[in-house]
Amino acid sequence: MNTDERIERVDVVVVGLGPGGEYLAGTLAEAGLDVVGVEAELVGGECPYWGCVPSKMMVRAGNVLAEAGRVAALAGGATVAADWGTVAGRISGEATDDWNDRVAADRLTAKGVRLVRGRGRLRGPRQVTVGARTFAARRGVVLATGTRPRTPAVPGLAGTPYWTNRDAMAAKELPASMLVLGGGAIGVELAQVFARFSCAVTVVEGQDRLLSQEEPEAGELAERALREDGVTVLTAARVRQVGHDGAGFTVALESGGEPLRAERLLVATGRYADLAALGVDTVGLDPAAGALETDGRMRVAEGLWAVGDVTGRGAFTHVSMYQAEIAVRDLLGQPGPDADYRALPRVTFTDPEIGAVGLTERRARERGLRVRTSVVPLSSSTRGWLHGPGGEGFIKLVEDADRGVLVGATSAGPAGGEVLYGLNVAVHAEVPVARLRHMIYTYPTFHRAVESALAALHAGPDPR
Ligand SMILES: Cc1cc2nc3c(=O)[nH]c(=O)nc-3n(C[C@H](O)[C@H](O)[C@H](O)COP(=O)(O)OP(=O)(O)OC[C@H]3O[C@@H](n4cnc5c(N)ncnc54)[C@H](O)[C@@H]3O)c2cc1C
Ligand SMILES: NC(=O)c1ccc[n+]([C@@H]2O[C@H](COP(=O)([O-])OP(=O)(O)OC[C@H]3O[C@@H](n4cnc5c(N)ncnc54)[C@H](O)[C@@H]3O)[C@@H](O)[C@H]2O)c1
Repeated sequence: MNTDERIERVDVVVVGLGPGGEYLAGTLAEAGLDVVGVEAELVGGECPYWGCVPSKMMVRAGNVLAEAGRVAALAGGATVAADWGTVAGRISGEATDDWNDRVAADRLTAKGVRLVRGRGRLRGPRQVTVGARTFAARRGVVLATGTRPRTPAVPGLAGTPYWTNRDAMAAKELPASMLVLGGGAIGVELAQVFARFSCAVTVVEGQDRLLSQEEPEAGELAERALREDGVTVLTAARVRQVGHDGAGFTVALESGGEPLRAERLLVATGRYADLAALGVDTVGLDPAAGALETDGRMRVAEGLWAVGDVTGRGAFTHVSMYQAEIAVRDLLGQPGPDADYRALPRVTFTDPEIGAVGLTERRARERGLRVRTSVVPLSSSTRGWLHGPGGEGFIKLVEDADRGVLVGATSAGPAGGEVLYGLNVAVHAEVPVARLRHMIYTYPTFHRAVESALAALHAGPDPR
């Protein structure tokens, strides 16, 4: 048989069916294209099975416990018996269908997508192999393959039964003690939840603060909140050696002292895209690059698009979906704006929540902007004060003083992620600060603190 005869011709091949790929494949199929969707694991990807959804179910459970703990100060008394089994049951039953993607797969194929189970790999321009099958895509190939946990090169770590986010999300029981390597989004969210369920947690972060990509005030607040929940936080801490003796882990730090000990070790030190496994070299791209660089329409090369974590523009479900929408338009030849990341929002779902959009003060200065900033605590607002325990937070604004618009903001507090919305609009639409200052802000909301922060912007020192 001629090799060419085995090639299956389609309009589009989507490799990876996480939030971005699933949306994109389904939308293109509904538009009438012949679409093959390739998935190596579960249709839906990391977010619904091992990421956002189960972790936010955990966060919700931890927050309820914390609120119950605040009853004494506000409303009398409450007796609570925390039970991880309830959380684990909700995750396996309601969220993940016991890590079964039948419903998601059926939903996708009902839209007309041909689902091919297996690991896809590029085989030159517009071609993808999956096992023994080869697909040739007339319009092109979309890579939406996400990322995997990055394991740091710490002596002794490889070969130990350390946890990644996947083990944590599937945990039917919590260990009595846990070391968390990495104080980024995963590390702080899970450390707080586990501590609230009586696990003795220590976070080991290499940088000098938690959430090091965000404003320093955000890291300081996260650290205070974690400590209040009983978490031990070690920053600027370098791990020299990891050991496991069958029963538990030891972690020796470069700074010396007794090794840290715990039943479990969670590695949450960032993620990477495995471009070599995708065969990007067959289309002339560098497999060692950390991410696939795209243009504003999500094109990587002729006949090749990429969306989601693999593009390195922010590992968030909303970025993946946003990019997927743009790629859909481009593949269908429809007009619309290019990708614009100026107002990229993100929320770390600790209690208090830490929302941020656009540039931090440091990044704005690195870009050479003349910057004006202000920070106001939520406690200075009526709502922050009357909320009482659990009401800590702040608003920080970063203004491009020459243009008189916000280029970044942080909103931390009990509803920090929701308050962020208004700031997101302001940064995205470049609403002049002068107009924002003369808006009416509802009393007594948390977001009224934005009004105070705007007033403080111009009361402070001259921009520099
Ligand atoms: C613990 C945790 C909590 C998170 N919380 C949040 C949150 O609250 N909010 C938020 O916005 N984001 C959150 N994220 C990030 C979010 O999960 C990701 O940004 C999102 O899932 C990325 O979507 P994606 O479309 O890039 O693909 P992914 O969800 O990464 O899925 C990619 C898919 O491609 C498949 N695949 C990979 N290679 C191949 C191949 N060669 N062939 C076939 N299939 C392949 C994989 O099996 C996977 O199903 C969290 C992540 C984690 C780990
Ligand atoms: N709420 C959310 O939106 C949410 C929640 C969880 C995860 N996520 C996404 O998932 C991605 C991955 O999360 P993550 O927490 O693994 O990564 P991250 O990049 O957010 O944080 C990793 C942290 O580990 C630290 N680190 C790296 N190597 C280390 C070492 N050897 N020792 C000690 N510390 C070390 C880094 O300094 C960093 O603070 C995030 O970037 C985020 O985009 C989002």
